Amino acid sequence: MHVVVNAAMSVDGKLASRRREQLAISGPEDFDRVDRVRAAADGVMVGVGTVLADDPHLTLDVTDRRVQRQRHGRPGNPARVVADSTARTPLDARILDDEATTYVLVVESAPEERRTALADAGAEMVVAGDDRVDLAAAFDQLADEGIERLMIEGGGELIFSAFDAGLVDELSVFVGSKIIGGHDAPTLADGEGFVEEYPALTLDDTERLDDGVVLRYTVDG
Ligand SMILES: NC(=O)C1=CN([C@@H]2O[C@H](COP(=O)(O)OP(=O)(O)OC[C@H]3O[C@@H](n4cnc5c(N)ncnc54)[C@H](O)[C@@H]3O)[C@@H](O)[C@H]2O)C=CC1
Ligand SMILES: Nc1nc(O)c(N)c(N[C@@H]2O[C@H](COP(=O)(O)O)[C@@H](O)[C@H]2O)n1
Repeated sequence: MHVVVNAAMSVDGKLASRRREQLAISGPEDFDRVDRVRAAADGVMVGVGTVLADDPHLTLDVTDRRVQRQRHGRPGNPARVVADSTARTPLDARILDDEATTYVLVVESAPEERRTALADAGAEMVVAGDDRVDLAAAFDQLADEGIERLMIEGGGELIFSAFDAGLVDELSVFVGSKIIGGHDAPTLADGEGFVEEYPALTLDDTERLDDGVVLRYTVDG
């Protein structure tokens, strides 16, 4: 599976404020670009922290011709994927509507009644891991379902884990002209953080959009 991380951060590396509310760091040009990155993917993934904070929909503007071109004739939306160890996704979350298939990744010990409720709400349940979702094992199962290209949008806990597991092939980050600040504001890569060994990136391209810049990297082998 080919994994692309795309997110927007402030100049000081924050994905949102300490209140973790939906915050437009991207402008209209970058949101259009994000739609095209989604359209090129078979699946669009977030962590449950993002579902709880933002209630995202993770679908496409299918009226946009450039989005249609990226779909290469594949109808509809890419699948939606949420890393949700203990099945906390609310049953009225927008990602559970019928506009795309939604995979909820949980661990073995996730409460049975929550798993059943999410399955009844239309989610495809994927079980991988004991404590937190084992991303490598879950991605193998998603690949069996035809997801060959996965876009991860965030948040910082999930992005860190994906890098930590060595699963990321590409990173695009929009740097908006804002300072958000705060020890408790989520950053591009949270989790435990790396020590001694750090993922190496090669900067492939930069593009000025809105009031910011998109940085595109390949993750070195
Ligand atoms: N500016 C941007 O581009 C974006 C910003 N955000 C922001 O990020 C914030 C949410 O980020 P976080 O709190 O870091 O939550 P997150 O969205 O990264 O979800 C983390 C949660 O996912 C679950 N999880 C299951 N398996 C996991 C694994 N292997 N690794 C990591 N997590 C796993 C855990 O319950 C964990 O607490 C929100 O404020 C949201 O607005 C989110 C996406 C994009
Ligand atoms: N790329 C990007 N730029 C921003 O400025 C953002 N605030 C976000 N947030 C993420 O976008 C997703 C919302 O999806 P829908 O529009 O509801 O489909 C979700 O992942 C947010 O956290 N992204």
